[in-house]
Amino acid sequence: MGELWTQMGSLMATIMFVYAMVERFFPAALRDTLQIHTQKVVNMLYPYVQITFPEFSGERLKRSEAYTAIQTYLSENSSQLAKRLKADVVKDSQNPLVLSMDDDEEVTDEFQGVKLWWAASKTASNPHAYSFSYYSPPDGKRYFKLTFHKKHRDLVTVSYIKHSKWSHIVFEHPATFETLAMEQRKKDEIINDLVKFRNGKDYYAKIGKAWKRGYLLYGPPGTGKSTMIAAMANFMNYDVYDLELTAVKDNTELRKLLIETSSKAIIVVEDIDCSLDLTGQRNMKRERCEEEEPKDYPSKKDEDESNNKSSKVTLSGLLNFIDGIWSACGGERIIIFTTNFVDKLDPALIRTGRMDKHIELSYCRFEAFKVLAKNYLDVDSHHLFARIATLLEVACVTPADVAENLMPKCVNEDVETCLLSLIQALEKKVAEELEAGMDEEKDKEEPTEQEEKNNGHSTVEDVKENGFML
Ligand SMILES: Nc1ncnc2c1ncn2[C@@H]1O[C@H](COP(=O)(O)OP(=O)(O)OP(=O)(O)O)[C@@H](O)[C@H]1O
Ligand SMILES: [Mg+2]
Repeated sequence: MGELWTQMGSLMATIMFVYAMVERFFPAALRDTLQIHTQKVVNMLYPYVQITFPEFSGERLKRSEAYTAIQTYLSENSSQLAKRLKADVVKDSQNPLVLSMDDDEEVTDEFQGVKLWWAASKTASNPHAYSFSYYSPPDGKRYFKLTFHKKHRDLVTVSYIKHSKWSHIVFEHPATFETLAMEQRKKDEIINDLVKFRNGKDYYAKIGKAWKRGYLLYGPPGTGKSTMIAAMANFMNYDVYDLELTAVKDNTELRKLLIETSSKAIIVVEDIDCSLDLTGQRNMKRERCEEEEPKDYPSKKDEDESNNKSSKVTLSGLLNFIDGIWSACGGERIIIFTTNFVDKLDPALIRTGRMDKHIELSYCRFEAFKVLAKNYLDVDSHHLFARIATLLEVACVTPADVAENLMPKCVNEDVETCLLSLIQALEKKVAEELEAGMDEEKDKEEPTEQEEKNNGHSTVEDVKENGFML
């Protein structure tokens, strides 16, 4: 009997051991295989596509920008449709209570007749998972899930994800204030202005003004307006929002877009005079802008035409955008307008307080040339500089023109050859200007025609006289 019990005992132990081994290894492996095959079958039969946007992503588990953008986008829809909402208090905001979808809530959205489902969810909590993470809360990972029929995959991934919100690309323009061809005095003035703005939170609060600053950059094409915006953005390290007004449907859409900007934002409207009917003279302006454009750019013109037809952003809408309460919603906002025709803008748009600082970008003078020579040829001085300095006193050439001539055309082109090619171009330009001046003398009876020809571009005299405007 005793022997039987011993055998039973060892049999039981063996069974327990085998069971433990099976339990430990096989079920997991089997479950995985089973899961993979089940998923395959489901994928074949399930006609929907799901995209997940986790709140925290990347190696350092930073808060995902896509998640934030979706949250903002859905907060409008969801606060009307979802039954369970979550209220968040946003510090420094005019409207401190923000409603968003609660976890496990689902809302339906429609885009171009296609139905889509958004769900806010959370993975099961794991109290230990993030105990060392600064970024993520310990109560599970939140995410949004977008579900739609697979036949609409292209529409959703190409158009819907982008619609009514900013498309996001990494800003990688290499321009800095150091490489910007401009007088050092002007550069320092702009840098100081930016620094004062960046550190001015308390000051703006004290004087009761929204923390924002408007810059108007004006000057002929190729003088570095866009380059300066890039330098400003790199210096401030803010997000840059390039606002193409002609593509914005109306003032409401403009407002929506601005609400979606981040709290450290540079909002850029390039060629403001060509964008919209801001003064009630759209046709006149647009004709002029079109004249400026080379004849071989029909596509841009056509595009503007069709966009303009549908765009109903008005001057007052734009002024509201500058002054509006959105800009006071806790954050530093810089608004930059650029134009080639500053005189033609509506005074209401550029009055002090809206566009706080007017910066003229003008033709290339010797100091600016030296920056370009350093950038392009890595030289600080050269015996040909004296000749170039004299020519730049009289020639109306933009930094873009100078840069083009300084760029070596082939690998074995040396500094001297590049500088000589610039001198040649400058001499040609001066000769042309002299010739044009003589023609002007002849046509003195028709001064208005010449004014039209200049069309807001500074002449050599203008630039010398006005220089940098505050
Ligand atoms: N001040 C500058 N400093 C350095 N590079 C410049 C400067 N101005 C122009 N450039 C060079 O010329 C090119 C054109 O300049 P940019 O696009 O900034 O001109 P813009 O004033 O914005 O012209 P547009 O009015 O046509 O938009 C730039 O890519 C840059 O290489
Ligand atoms: Mg530009």
